[in-house]
Amino acid sequence: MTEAILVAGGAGYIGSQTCKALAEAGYLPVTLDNLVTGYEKSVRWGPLVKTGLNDREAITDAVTKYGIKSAIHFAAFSLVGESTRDPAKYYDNNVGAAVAFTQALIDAGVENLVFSSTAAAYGIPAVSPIPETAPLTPINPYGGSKVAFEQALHWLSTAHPLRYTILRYFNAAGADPDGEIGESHVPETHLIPLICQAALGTGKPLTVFGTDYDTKDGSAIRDYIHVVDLAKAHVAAIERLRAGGDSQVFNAGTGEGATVLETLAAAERVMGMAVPHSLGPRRDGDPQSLVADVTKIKSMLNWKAEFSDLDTIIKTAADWQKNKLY
Ligand SMILES: NC(=O)c1ccc[n+]([C@@H]2O[C@H](COP(=O)([O-])OP(=O)(O)OC[C@H]3O[C@@H](n4cnc5c(N)ncnc54)[C@H](O)[C@@H]3O)[C@@H](O)[C@H]2O)c1
Ligand SMILES: O=c1ccn([C@@H]2O[C@H](COP(=O)(O)OP(=O)(O)O[C@H]3O[C@H](CO)[C@@H](O)[C@H](O)[C@H]3O)[C@@H](O)[C@H]2O)c(=O)[nH]1
Repeated sequence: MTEAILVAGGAGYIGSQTCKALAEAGYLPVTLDNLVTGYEKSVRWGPLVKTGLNDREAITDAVTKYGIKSAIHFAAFSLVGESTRDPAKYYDNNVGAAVAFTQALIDAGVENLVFSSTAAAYGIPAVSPIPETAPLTPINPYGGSKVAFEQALHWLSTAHPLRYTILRYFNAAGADPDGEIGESHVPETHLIPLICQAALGTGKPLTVFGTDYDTKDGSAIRDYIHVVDLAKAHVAAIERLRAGGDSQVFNAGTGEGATVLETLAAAERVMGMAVPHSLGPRRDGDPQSLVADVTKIKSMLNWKAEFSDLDTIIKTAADWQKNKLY
């Protein structure tokens, strides 16, 4: 019988791509999502349980009905700016509801959990590339809420028979190469969709946030990972836990950084279009550089990025922006 995996936040950008990857790997993804930022249309590879992380009864029912032993937790708020204005909203959902969800899973007999953390956990890192052992010093409530739940997971797993994998994502980007699903955040704050929208005229001209960083062209460096590669990292993490693997933390990135101006130039080349833009001041709280040390994930999850070159990321993101289904 097909094994079911519970995917909280499976109607979102990264969650839906992971549901597709799970289905391709022979699992049944069961999405639990209240659609607060997700899309019903993106739930295509298994059933949707339309409810929130706090709905203990629905979680217990789903675990029993589908015989679930493993879950992935994507469901969270993730706007850094909003988190600084309304920290309680972030701690309520990303910590409070997440702990309630995890306790409901534990009580229902779920043994394996994969959690979406973030490079924002490292704050302004002192070293680059950043190893998983770097200090966790978040500089905004969003990052703070992710670190708080990482710690909660540790204590929950010492008290109960739960093993977990934390994936600290760097910058997820790109879209499904088949065009079935993609990134539709409202508001959109991420660089690559904004670049595509600026080029296509469906969004405003881009402002490059900061040209006085200590980098080769003065703009900030990020490690962009294609969402398909990220989805496959989740499947690998689930399989390692199912095989009895212990609780671990992995960076999910490529180990390569690109500046904002390099990303913009790549988009102009790949799309064959100009990207209308202006140069502006730094955005508050932006680190100069976030690049993952990926030694650990490559060796322990036997995973490597395959679609994460900038050209493939931009091409799939641009195709989605031209033919969005939601
Ligand atoms: N996009 C990135 O670059 C990035 C980077 C690092 C970490 N992350 C993390 O990855 C995860 C997924 O990010 P995304 O970009 O796919 O976001 P998203 O907003 O597209 O997806 C989140 C999903 O969770 C659901 N959700 C939120 N709160 C819920 C609740 N209480 N109950 C049920 N469902 C709820 C939303 O409806 C949505 O479908 C998040 O935890 C985010 O913090 C994202
Ligand atoms: O209009 C824009 C938007 C972004 N940027 C720059 O582009 C880079 C990437 O920005 P963005 O796409 O907003 O991603 P990050 O701020 O790096 O944050 C993302 O990546 C983090 C992990 O690295 C996650 O924790 C966050 O959830 C996710 O939003 C940064 O240097 C920004 O300053 C611009 O210059 N102009």
